[in-house]
Amino acid sequence: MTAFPAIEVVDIPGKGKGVIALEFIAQGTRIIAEEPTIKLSGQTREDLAHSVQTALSSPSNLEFLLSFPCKKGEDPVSGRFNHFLPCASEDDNACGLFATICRINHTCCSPLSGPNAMYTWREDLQCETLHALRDIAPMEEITVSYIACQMHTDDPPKFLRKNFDFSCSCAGCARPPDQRAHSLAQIHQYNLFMESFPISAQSRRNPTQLLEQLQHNLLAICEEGYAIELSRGAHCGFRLCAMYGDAKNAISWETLSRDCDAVIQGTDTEEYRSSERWIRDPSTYERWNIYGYSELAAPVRII
Ligand SMILES: C[S@@+](CC[C@H](N)C(=O)[O-])C[C@H]1O[C@@H](n2cnc3c(N)ncnc32)[C@H](O)[C@@H]1O
Repeated sequence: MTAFPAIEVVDIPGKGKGVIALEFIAQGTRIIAEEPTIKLSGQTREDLAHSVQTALSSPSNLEFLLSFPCKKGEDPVSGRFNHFLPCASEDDNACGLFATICRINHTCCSPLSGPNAMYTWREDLQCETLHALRDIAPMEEITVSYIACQMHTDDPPKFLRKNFDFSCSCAGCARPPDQRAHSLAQIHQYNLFMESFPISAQSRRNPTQLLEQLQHNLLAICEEGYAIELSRGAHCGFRLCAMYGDAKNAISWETLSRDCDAVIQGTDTEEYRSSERWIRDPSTYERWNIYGYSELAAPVRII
């Protein structure tokens, strides 16, 4: 069994509790894989309410929940539900409160600052995993972003006050409002582009131009601090090149996607295995060469 690096839950001035690294952690390391201490689930409101009642009938669970900060003026139980993380595939409302992972504080993704870790629910392992996005020094605080790129539709200071009841003091939030508005517009544009990508790819209108737009949007989103989007974004480049039978460039795009995915999720995922297969032989992609051969382009240096 792999040993995880040493980390500790400690008091962090101005943030309540938080998590620090006790040793050097290299980029891409799995820092922890954790099962929820409290898991709530239910397809309906009634089922969910019943699940809450059952879980909190255990004094240790109740004590654990009450050890988290409560939103000002809210009910002592539901005012702490914002700390639960989704922990099931899309069709389920399940969420969990994790002993260590839910103690991790937030840093915004921005051009000036960013979190050093990211968590992901692994349905196959029934665990939340946490990976180092970059090297982490001993005694450095481990942080994640509570705002996924697709959820980044509001100015972060406003979002964090509303949903998590704190004023973020990261370098990104300290920027003047016009700079934050510019970032918001860039992120909005990227999200729109990614939403429309499948339709745009099917339209078969000028794939070279579509790939250039993808490249442009990926550069912009990396500048906004969301380099983790390369996993999803570079895979779009692969799909487009593969649909036009361009093996060389398809492999370049998928290699970028795979390498980013390995950092944020590890190499033991189905996504990683599929990437490896496509890199070995892009013609195994189900939509390989459906539009006939056209030479497209490789990603230019993004990070
Ligand atoms: C998931 S919990 C993290 C653990 C929490 N600090 C604790 O004491 O248990 C989220 C809460 O931590 C605090 N928090 C997280 N990130 C913060 C930050 N960057 N600055 C100040 N408070 C933060 C806020 O109270 C937020 O609602």
